[in-house]
Amino acid sequence: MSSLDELISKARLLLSEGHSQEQIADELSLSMETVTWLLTQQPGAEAPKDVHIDWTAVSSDAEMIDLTARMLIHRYFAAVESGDVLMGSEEAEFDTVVGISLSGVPLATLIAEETSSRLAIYHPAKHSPAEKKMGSVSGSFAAVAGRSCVIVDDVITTGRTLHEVVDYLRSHGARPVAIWVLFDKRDVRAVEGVPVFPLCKISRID
Ligand SMILES: O=P(O)(O)OC[C@H]1O[C@H](OP(=O)(O)OP(=O)(O)O)[C@H](O)[C@@H]1O
Repeated sequence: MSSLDELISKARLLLSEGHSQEQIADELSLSMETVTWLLTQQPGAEAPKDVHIDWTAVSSDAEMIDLTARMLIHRYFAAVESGDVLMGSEEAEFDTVVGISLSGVPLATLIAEETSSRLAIYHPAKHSPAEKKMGSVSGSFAAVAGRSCVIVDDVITTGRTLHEVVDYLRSHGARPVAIWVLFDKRDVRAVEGVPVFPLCKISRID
């Protein structure tokens, strides 16, 4: 089965399980336009320009997630030390790692351990079961008020989640220092002034 066929099957399965197209887009880290295309497959309709990232070969192996966490740490400090980003060493300091649920959490946990930082977990509004959807920091982990935070996630698709987290942190008395992601599909340099440090930037050249 080709990876496109696999994606179509996954999208159909999620739809049959009652997920909305927006939820399917989130789950598969694809645009809504791509999900509509996958589900409808209109004859002759051109596929939208999008890419699907499957990093389960890494994310299903704790040792490889740990190696990836180390790469994110190395990437950040190398960029700061080389002056590639305009951040003073004090400005770049952080004491709390905020993992975005769910996929950012294993990485954030390992990064917090390796950098001797506190671990906070952010639940995005879109995952909230409440009618009035709101994001929140889990009360079972570190609080963020007064803290300098690095935000960790796996992928940027639209960037909406990161805007939400940055707004949340600022409105709750925290200082978002930097955003670390594995894959950036949008070439986002900064989110509301917070610099983004992707391991991989994904762009189309056609
Ligand atoms: O840039 P955006 O368009 O906001 O999308 C990126 C977000 O979407 C994915 O999470 P998802 O909601 O699929 O949850 P998961 O982490 O549980 O897979 C991903 O892990 C990011 O958090």
